[in-house]
Amino acid sequence: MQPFNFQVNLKGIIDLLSNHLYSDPGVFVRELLQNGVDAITARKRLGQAFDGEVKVEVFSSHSISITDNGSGLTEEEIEQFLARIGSSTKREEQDAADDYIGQFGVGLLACFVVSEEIALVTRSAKDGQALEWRGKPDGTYTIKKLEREVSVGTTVYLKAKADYEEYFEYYRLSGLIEKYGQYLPIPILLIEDGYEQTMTVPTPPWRMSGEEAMAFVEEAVYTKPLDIIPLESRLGGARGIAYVLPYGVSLQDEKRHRVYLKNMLLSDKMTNILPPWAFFVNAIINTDSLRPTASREAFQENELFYTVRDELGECIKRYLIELADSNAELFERIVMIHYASLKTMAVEDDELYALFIRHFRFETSYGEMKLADIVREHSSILVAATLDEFRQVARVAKAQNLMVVNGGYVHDLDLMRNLPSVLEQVTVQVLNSLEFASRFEELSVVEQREARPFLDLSDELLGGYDCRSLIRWFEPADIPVLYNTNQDMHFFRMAEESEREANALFAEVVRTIRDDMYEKPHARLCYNYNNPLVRKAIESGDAELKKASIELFYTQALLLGNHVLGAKELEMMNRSLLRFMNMGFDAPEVRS
Ligand SMILES: Nc1ncnc2c1ncn2[C@@H]1O[C@H](COP(=O)(O)OP(=O)(O)OP(=O)(O)O)[C@@H](O)[C@H]1O
Repeated sequence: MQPFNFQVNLKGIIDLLSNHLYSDPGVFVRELLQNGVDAITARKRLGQAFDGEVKVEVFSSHSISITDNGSGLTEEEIEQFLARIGSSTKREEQDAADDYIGQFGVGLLACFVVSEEIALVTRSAKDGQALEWRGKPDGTYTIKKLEREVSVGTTVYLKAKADYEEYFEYYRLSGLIEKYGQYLPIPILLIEDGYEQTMTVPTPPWRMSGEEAMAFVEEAVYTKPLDIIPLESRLGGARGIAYVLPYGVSLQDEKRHRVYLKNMLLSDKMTNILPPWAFFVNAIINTDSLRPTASREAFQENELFYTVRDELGECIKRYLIELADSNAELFERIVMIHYASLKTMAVEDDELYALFIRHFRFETSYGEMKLADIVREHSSILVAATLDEFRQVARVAKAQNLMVVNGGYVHDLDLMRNLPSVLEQVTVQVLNSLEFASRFEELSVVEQREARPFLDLSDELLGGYDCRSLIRWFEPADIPVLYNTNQDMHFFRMAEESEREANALFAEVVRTIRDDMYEKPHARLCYNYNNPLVRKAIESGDAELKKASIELFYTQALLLGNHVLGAKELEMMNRSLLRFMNMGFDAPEVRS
């Protein structure tokens, strides 16, 4: 069967490509510079000796011209490549594809965003005929032979549409040329009223020495980076610098790496050219062989892209490993400022874990400490899995000479649990907060017998709150009770409260979530036999007073642990407080 060709509505396609492919109207400058540079490459490939150059000239009445002394186009080439959307010389010459920046055959259409017509005058390096081509966004074009003298190369003329005149003004054009083309290997000149300015700079950042790059970054971002990391990939031909930021950055902050393809800016806000853990650096990278998307604002995320990304990540890793040896002071500063990023790296990579772990700081029952100092004094370490559990035990733990590390912050639990893999003499145990109080000193048989009725009363009063009572001797003496729970009590209590106050439907929703996600929490209330008030409560013969003190010990412990008090617990606290106030006012010395 004879296959048919799709019918194309040319106007629709041109509109689609020119107005919707690119995010910024200014990209026409990039596309024209790129065509000029590619044409110069093409002429050099013909074996002709000349100094390549691209000139952008600004005229009054918002018109510009872009002239290159590249290959130019023959009439046949105009018909084949210029007048045919999607055709590109740069794809035809297969072996040369790597030399050119363009490849899709749509770049010129970006000019239709800002101009109603593209006029192009050209003389091919292959034959002598000067030609003029004029194209319109409705898909029509004309070709005319010119009799006048024209040098080899091409000039494109554009006149601004009413809404885009500012793009054709000197200051705006110079900003766009600098943004996209300042590192191109061919001189780009900007001319107005005979005044000529060279827009290209001789050395791009990825060819600078460490000191040059440092000064360059400092001038560009107004802050001195901590250091410059050279980046290079074997595959994909990537080369660049990563500068270490001198301030901490949040994991959520979007990265903005500046990426060039064959020296032409591709994007100044690329997020993923480095691995996600590398958020303590910003990078400027040039690559030769990654493939751009058609809009030329990102790379195609193919296998090569991820290989390059891994290789660049490896450069950062190697740098840190060497730095630890060569400049311990700077290494230490980087770790201090960027611990969040480096902790993520260490969790994922054994080699880096071994390198960093001693330098990381953790919150401990002795205050914030560097791991090297923690293990110097403690070979047995307890890690609290949540911040809540850490807070429950921190103060008491210190008084018992117990080293408890807060594993509640991102990665800290994993980092601590891994510790014996690099420090064999250290044992690390995850804290079981319910069992924590049983580490304290037991009472003698006599003391236990004496405290028994008090504990029984406590169990009786608090049994309805899933709380069991015990008694031990521990430091510090000024803490009467220690309240420990094995669950996220905040959530559970809040859920119970909401359920009580909500309408039937919502209460059911809360109950389902709560029962599905959380096992009912248990708690332990450990009285401190070392505390004088607890002793008085045990020894008191007044049953009412005993009861009120248990209720107050319990509710106070909840408050101190930042737990939400239920309605019944609030009532309990009020009742016992009022009772003590009354007793105070009724005391003989107050009455008199
Ligand atoms: N200044 C120029 N000198 C010589 N040939 C040119 C010039 N500008 C455009 N051309 C020709 O026109 C073709 C189409 O150009 P266009 O900018 O649309 O696409 P491209 O550069 O090939 O690819 P891309 O869409 O990736 O930019 C080119 O392949 C080239 O053959």
